[in-house]
Amino acid sequence: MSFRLQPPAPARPNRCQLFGPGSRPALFAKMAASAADVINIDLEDSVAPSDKESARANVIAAVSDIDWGKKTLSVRINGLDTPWWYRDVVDLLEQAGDRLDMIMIPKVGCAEDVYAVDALVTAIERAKGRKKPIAFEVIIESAAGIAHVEAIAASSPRLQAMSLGAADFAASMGMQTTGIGGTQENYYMLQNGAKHWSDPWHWAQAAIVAACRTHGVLPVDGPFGDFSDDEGFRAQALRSATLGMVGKWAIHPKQVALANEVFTPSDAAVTEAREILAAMDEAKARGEGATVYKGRLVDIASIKQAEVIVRQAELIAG
Ligand SMILES: CCC(=O)SCCNC(=O)CCNC(=O)[C@H](O)C(C)(C)COP(=O)(O)OP(=O)(O)OC[C@H]1O[C@@H](n2cnc3c(N)ncnc32)[C@H](O)[C@@H]1OP(=O)(O)O
Ligand SMILES: O=CC(=O)O
Ligand SMILES: [Mg+2]
Repeated sequence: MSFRLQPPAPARPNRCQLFGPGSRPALFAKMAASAADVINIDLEDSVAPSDKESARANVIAAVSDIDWGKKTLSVRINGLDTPWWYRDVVDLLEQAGDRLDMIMIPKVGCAEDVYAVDALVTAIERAKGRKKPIAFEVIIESAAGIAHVEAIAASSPRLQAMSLGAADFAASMGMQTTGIGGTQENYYMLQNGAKHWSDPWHWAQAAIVAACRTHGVLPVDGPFGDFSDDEGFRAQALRSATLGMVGKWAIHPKQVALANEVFTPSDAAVTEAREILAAMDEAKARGEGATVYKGRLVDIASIKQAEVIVRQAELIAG
């Protein structure tokens, strides 16, 4: 056990991040009216190269013009391998109002990528006297990103969240699929002639969760492309929640309720967690570190497990 305490992740709800292209301003008010905790307006891959400048202008206006309520408002800038990213940062920081909470940096491959954006953001904030520091979120969506995931998680005090981007990740890894997240037809084990499907995203998700939890960053599952497949989305999200992720992207409004449902602890789970805490209080009063709850062992580690669920429920309840 390290003597260093695990830092807490930012205490804000992040069950669903709803995306919409910066080139479709007609969607912005609908996004603001949604039940997503986080709004991500995109300047990157959902915006055609010919629309990059106009999308940027749309987004800058929308930051102040739209009532975003209590949502966390984030803009995904273009990647550091493009000619657009620096102008995204400069114009957003110089021209968008203080309502902007976060910048999402895509295709981060090493900690220095975050350092570069941090240096630029810090200089502009000082020059312009911006009062509210901009937070960062990053996407792990390349072989380099997953190879350097722990250093990236530690890269900046601005960093609040880290997502797995299944589409670009699959491309970068050379995976033989055009599916975005979820079950992959050819990824199965064979036993006595029966196929048992495995989860090809599992190891990357687990690496992201470990890096995030080490450095106090929120781990988030990225897109699920087939928005006609509610059960596929739910299954993917349930696996992510079980692994420790706090939320998932929605690339269509119909995915928002699904993500909120999965990443909100159920009443039954909260009740059980509170009962475990009560059972452990009674055990401690008897001078015991372990006891039996519903026929199973609970001990001091169970307190921490139960607290995860109760804390998450309290955070969401506000
Ligand atoms: C995969 C890798 C990534 O990087 S994912 C992140 C980047 N991608 C994105 O941001 C894409 C986000 N989604 C979209 O652009 C659209 O939802 C796509 C998938 C193109 C579908 O659009 P469309 O054909 O208009 O959908 P629809 O007719 O089923 O819409 C039904 C009603 O919902 C609205 N809607 C649509 N998308 C959004 C959205 N993102 N946010 C909020 N509202 C949305 C539509 O306008 C439509 O509304 P209404 O019922 O007509 O009032
Ligand atoms: O940006 C997201 C992805 O899946 O790629
Ligand atoms: Mg991507």
